[in-house]
Amino acid sequence: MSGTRLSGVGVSPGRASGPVVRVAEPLPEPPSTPAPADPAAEAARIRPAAELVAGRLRERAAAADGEARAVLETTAAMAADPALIAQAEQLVSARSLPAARAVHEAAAGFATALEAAGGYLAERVRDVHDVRDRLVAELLGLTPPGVPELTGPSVLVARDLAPADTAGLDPSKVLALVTEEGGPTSHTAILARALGIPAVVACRGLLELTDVDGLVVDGEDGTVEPVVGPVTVRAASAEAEPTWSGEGWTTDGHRVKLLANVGSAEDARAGVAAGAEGVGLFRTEFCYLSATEEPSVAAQRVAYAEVLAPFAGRPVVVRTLDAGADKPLAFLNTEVEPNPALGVRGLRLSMAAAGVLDRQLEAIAAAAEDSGADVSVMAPMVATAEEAAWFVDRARAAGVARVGVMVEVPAAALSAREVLSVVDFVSLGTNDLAQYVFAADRQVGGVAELNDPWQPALLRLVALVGEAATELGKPMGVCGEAAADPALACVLVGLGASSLSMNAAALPRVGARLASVSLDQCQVAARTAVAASDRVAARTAVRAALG
Ligand SMILES: C=C(OP(=O)(O)O)C(=O)O
Ligand SMILES: [Mg+2]
Repeated sequence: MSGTRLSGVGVSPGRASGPVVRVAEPLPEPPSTPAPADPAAEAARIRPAAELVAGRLRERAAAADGEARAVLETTAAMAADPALIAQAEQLVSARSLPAARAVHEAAAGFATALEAAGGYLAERVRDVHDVRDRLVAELLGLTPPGVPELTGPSVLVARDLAPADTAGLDPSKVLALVTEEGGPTSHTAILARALGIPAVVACRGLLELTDVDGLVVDGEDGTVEPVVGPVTVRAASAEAEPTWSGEGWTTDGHRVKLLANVGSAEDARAGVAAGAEGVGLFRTEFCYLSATEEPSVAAQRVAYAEVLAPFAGRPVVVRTLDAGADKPLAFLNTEVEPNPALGVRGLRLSMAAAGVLDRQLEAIAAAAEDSGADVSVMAPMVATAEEAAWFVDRARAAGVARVGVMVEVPAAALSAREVLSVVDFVSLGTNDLAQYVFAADRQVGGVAELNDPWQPALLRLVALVGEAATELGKPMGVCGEAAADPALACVLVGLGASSLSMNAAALPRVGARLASVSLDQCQVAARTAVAASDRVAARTAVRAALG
């Protein structure tokens, strides 16, 4: 039986159905009151809870293999750690704390000690927090936060997911992903697309669906149908891909390079398999979402070379760390800011910690040599020509020949001529450009419509950059999610884009669409979209212009 259909924003195509598994919300910090009536009895609750949690983790370890098994075994040992239990028990007796609060505080002490020890031990802080949350949840009778272990193919339902959680999803178990929050260009959406998991974000009313057994999810049109009773388990079938030659051309021979966005060696291999001509955006921060310390130059060199190797002899644009906002890196984003998207992030962080940038550039240059890829670098979150020039100097000093910047802050688009005159190329980040021009957080479902890349105001800014790039004879690429929409890709070409970079799965459809239109049609479509009164009118008019 199916219930009322919900609508959200489809961000990763495919239709799938299956039983629902909910991602529990983060636990609130346990309160230190009321004091237990019987502290001895309260303290005695801790050991059995720890044993239960450790036992569950050991069971999971036994069923896993490889690295997952080792991680689970270590976490199980940590949950049963006599020192942690003894310290928590002592806090209950000495300070009359409730058991959950005592565990919270004892774990905090352990985490601080590990952090101070640095190195490998500091990397265990995350595990201490994981164990702490499991113990606290057990003591409070709540579900532990985060993605639960999946025993079979499931549809995951969450308020939102952190990029690190999404990156860790197993596409063979996760049939689809639906979130109440999140925008179409949030990094969770981007990662879901890269993993090929159908996904819908900004799905209002999702968390109120408490009595459903399953969901039918359409990641293309953004609909979610609740199912009560037996649920058919169906994975998204691979759609028949349109034919595409593997190179970007319009019908009248205008060349547009079609490139892949990557964040890992796996993405790079998928890009090559899909026919990418190179990489237009390598998000290096995706390699370090879980790192607690700055990786050494040697480690970065190996990690980057692995991603570059599949593209030996082909162009790859490596973006330096874009840390901050929804992609915080523990070793860089140490300040708490009221508005992280508007704070010291991206290049601003590199300017504040130039040593980190210099070491990264050294590793990138070395990885370029190791892999044989034709590497350029670019900086994220550039606002002024002065910042762009600062970055160019640093990159050239590290031996990188071709240096560009992303245009994803409206100020940079409005200063396109000045910016372009100091760099070799620009790449448009339409995701952030939309977020900043509409003052609409890309992670917030309630403003998802403003982050629609079909918004004419966004396209007008793209047009400004396109005009400057044509005038100065410098390439303008697009690596935001706008490039992955086949009709919008034609508009971007009409606005002057000489390359388009997207998730690997989008390449054949974009390549085939581009091969069905002339440059003239793209330019007419571009003028139509820029002049449209709103995003819906822009889509309709462009569809008509492209035929
Ligand atoms: C490509 C972009 O960068 P990211 O999505 O990583 O912020 C963008 O902002 O459009
Ligand atoms: Mg960006």
